[in-house]
Amino acid sequence: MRKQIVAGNWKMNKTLTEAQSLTSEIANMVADEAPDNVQVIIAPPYPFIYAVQNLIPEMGQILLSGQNCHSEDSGAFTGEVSASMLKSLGAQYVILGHSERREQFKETDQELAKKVDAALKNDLKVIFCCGEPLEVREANEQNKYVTQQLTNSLFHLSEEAFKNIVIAYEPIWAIGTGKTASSAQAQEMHETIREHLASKFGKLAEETSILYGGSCKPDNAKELFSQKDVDGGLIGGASLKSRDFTDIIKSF
Ligand SMILES: O=C[C@H](O)COP(=O)(O)O
Repeated sequence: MRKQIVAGNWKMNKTLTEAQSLTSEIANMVADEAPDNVQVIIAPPYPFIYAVQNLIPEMGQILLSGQNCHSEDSGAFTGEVSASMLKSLGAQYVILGHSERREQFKETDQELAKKVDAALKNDLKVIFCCGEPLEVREANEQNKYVTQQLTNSLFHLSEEAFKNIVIAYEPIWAIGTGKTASSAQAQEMHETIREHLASKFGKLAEETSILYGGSCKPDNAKELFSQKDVDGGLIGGASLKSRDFTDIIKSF
């Protein structure tokens, strides 16, 4: 049985006090309302990870994630944060390859492969993002584009290492735009991703959680999560409101 996951990517939002309030609200709502079988992950900005970890119950239904990490453990990389630092702050996951990192910070598939290795070496699980821009979708090249991203950054892993990977499919044209992929478009791509992963990792692909991201909200989450190969969501904007985020978690 695949793990159902709802992860909130807070991106560069909130002050410390706001982050603490949001975490407390989410912790209370999840304790009272969330189905036990859903793994909840929150990814606050780096400086808040340590400060919010005490607000999360120890049972582990809510885990913490970084939004990125460097590929080296330490060194002269001003402004960067390593996987070992995230681990020492209490994070269990890290998001890698988000389209905002790929586009704005020019992260390449090859660099991401190194970041994946650094994360796994430091016992972090990886939420690995993939997804196509609008022009690729319009040219109907999305399957080739996304599977190539996966091949380039993940296919060097051993089966043992790959068990620690969660995939997030995020059509770039749907991120923060209010446009959502239809549930049929999401299912089609998730199935393509699973088949591609199976070509390298065999049966493990059936165990891999594949999340959808891109304007996922309380009013469309149920329809998206009901698709056979959609195992949850990577939520941006709606994860900044405890009510919306919890309602998404309750959508399975
Ligand atoms: O990491 C989350 C995704 O970029 C989706 O963001 P969004 O829900 O604001 O569209």
